[in-house]
Amino acid sequence: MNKVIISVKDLHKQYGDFKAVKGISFDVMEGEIFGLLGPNGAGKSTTLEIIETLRSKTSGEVIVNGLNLDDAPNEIKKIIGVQLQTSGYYPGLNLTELITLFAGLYNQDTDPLALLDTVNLRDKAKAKYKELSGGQKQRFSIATTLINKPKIIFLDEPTTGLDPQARRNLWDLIQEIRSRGTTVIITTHYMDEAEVLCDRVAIIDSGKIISLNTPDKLIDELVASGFEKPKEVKQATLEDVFIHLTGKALRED
Ligand SMILES: Nc1ncnc2c1ncn2[C@@H]1O[C@H](COP(=O)(O)OP(=O)(O)OP(=O)(O)O)[C@@H](O)[C@H]1O
Repeated sequence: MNKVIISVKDLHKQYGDFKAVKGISFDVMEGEIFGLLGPNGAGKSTTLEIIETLRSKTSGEVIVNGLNLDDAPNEIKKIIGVQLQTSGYYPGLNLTELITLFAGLYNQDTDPLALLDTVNLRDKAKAKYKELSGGQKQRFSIATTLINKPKIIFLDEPTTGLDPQARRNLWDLIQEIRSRGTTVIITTHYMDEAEVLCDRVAIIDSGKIISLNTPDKLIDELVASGFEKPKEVKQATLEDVFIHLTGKALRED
């Protein structure tokens, strides 16, 4: 994991007079799960969408797998997979038909059932997207990002609104995708999720990166600065109780 696959240098984005991204620089290494964290409006989606070639930048340099965004946006599109926050799919088609449709658009020879297997949705092959639960919808939309066998996938808040079982199930899926060599960039508001999943995180606030490191190092730095939790940490959380009582298995089926 030592080759830089995404390099962002001094990225700026201005909407009219408003500066949403103010000189962001970071590298993502091949094969890592990299997290962009930050409060609402910090500039995470803007940054991601610029790298995804979906939004123009005001200035700065973005290189993806050796390709400069200014020169080769269409080449970049071919090697990335993008999960959008709200996905719309043709309502009348079932999952197999949707995958066949996307595969045709990407000019890929894809086995829909094998792909549905990777996201644990084979038994929903004949179901329509609107008939899926929240977790199943997220898994399906991640499956669609994999159709063009991308080197990098971008996941924008993939577990928002899911129950604890579905979130953990999605964490396993994301780790599995990474273990096959795919680089993953993820935004999330859940710090427990970032701590479990991400090799490194960048914390963005008001359009600037204010910290970037592994979750462990960031925690160590805070502790070394004299930070102490106001009360004793409990041995378990309410979420641990919930999972202990209801199990890890998905409940959505
Ligand atoms: N098309 C646009 N025109 C004007 N301002 C915009 C536009 N898109 C985003 N912004 C502003 O830029 C800032 C950054 O937005 P962005 O969506 O990148 O934040 P974010 O960190 O992804 O937030 P969230 O966590 O809420 O998704 C916000 O203040 C937002 O209102």
